[in-house]
Amino acid sequence: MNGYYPVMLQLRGERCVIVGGGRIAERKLLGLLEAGADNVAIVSPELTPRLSELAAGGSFQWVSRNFQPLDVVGARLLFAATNHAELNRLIAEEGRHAGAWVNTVDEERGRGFLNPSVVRRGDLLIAVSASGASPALSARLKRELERHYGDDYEYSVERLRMLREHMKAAVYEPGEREALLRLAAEEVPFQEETAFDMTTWITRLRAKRLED
Ligand SMILES: C[C@@]1(CC(=O)O)C2=NC(=C\c3[nH]c(c(CCC(=O)O)c3CC(=O)O)Cc3[nH]c(c(CC(=O)O)c3CCC(=O)O)/C=C3\N/C(=C\2)[C@@H](CCC(=O)O)[C@]3(C)CC(=O)O)/[C@H]1CCC(=O)O
Ligand SMILES: NC(=O)c1ccc[n+]([C@@H]2O[C@H](COP(=O)([O-])OP(=O)(O)OC[C@H]3O[C@@H](n4cnc5c(N)ncnc54)[C@H](O)[C@@H]3O)[C@@H](O)[C@H]2O)c1
Repeated sequence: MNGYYPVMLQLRGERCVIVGGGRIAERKLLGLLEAGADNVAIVSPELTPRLSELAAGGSFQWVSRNFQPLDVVGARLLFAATNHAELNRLIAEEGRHAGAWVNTVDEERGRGFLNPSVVRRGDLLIAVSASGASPALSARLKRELERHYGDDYEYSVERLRMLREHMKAAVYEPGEREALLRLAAEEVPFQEETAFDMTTWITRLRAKRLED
């Protein structure tokens, strides 16, 4: 047992605080924005050029000074991402007391959460983690997965969702819907130019089911 539990969090409206404005803070911020986080603050006297640009564009709130304990108030996710290990430990401690989930960028075994490497293809999200044993391996496996699961998966998953919604609204004999949806998942990936008519697709899946 590696001691970690994976979840998918919805961050819209949730307060996320990053302490530190360097290279690692930038990576964490970009990950949050990609996930739709819209209530992010960065506490740091300095920012990378990219973070400065994003701050100017209103992507997050910049608290332009050194960390103060009050910064953790109301945070659901907190990132201790400065370049001072002792300070990161203190930030993490403050965060835990305030009830936040804490990520400490220089200490994998602290209580809290880790960030996995992520491949996004629309609604498909593939996350890889080595639980802190080797972030380099996670990043390598991500690159391999990116090559294997190309952009056609975004389109494919969109189609699978449409099929599923369509089938949920219609009446099927017990077990049939599940069986057809499993068969449809086997057909992925679809070429983007493939035109789908739900009725034709379902007829084809039914025929396939009978063959199996
Ligand atoms: C996956 C990814 C996600 C992200 O950051 O968003 C991520 N690190 C990434 C890359 C990366 N990080 C490091 C290298 C250099 C090679 C190496 O060390 O292996 C590379 C490789 C590279 O840059 O290619 C150095 C490093 N990382 C940590 C420490 C501190 C320590 O271990 O104590 C040190 C040493 C610092 C030092 O020496 O000073 C700690 C953590 N890094 C984690 C996540 C968590 C564990 C996740 C897991 O094991 O899967 C954890 C525990 C906490 C956290 O940060 O959440 C992101 C991939 C981005 C992508 O997808 O491309
Ligand atoms: N998790 C990972 O994947 C990973 C990878 C490499 C390094 N690291 C670790 O992450 C740490 C940060 O790396 P970096 O490259 O972003 O460093 P960096 O030097 O680029 O940035 C550090 C940031 O912390 C800010 N800071 C310093 N004191 C502060 C304070 N009192 N209050 C608020 N902000 C303060 C600085 O202004 C700067 O913006 C490294 O020291 C290293 O231990 C983690």
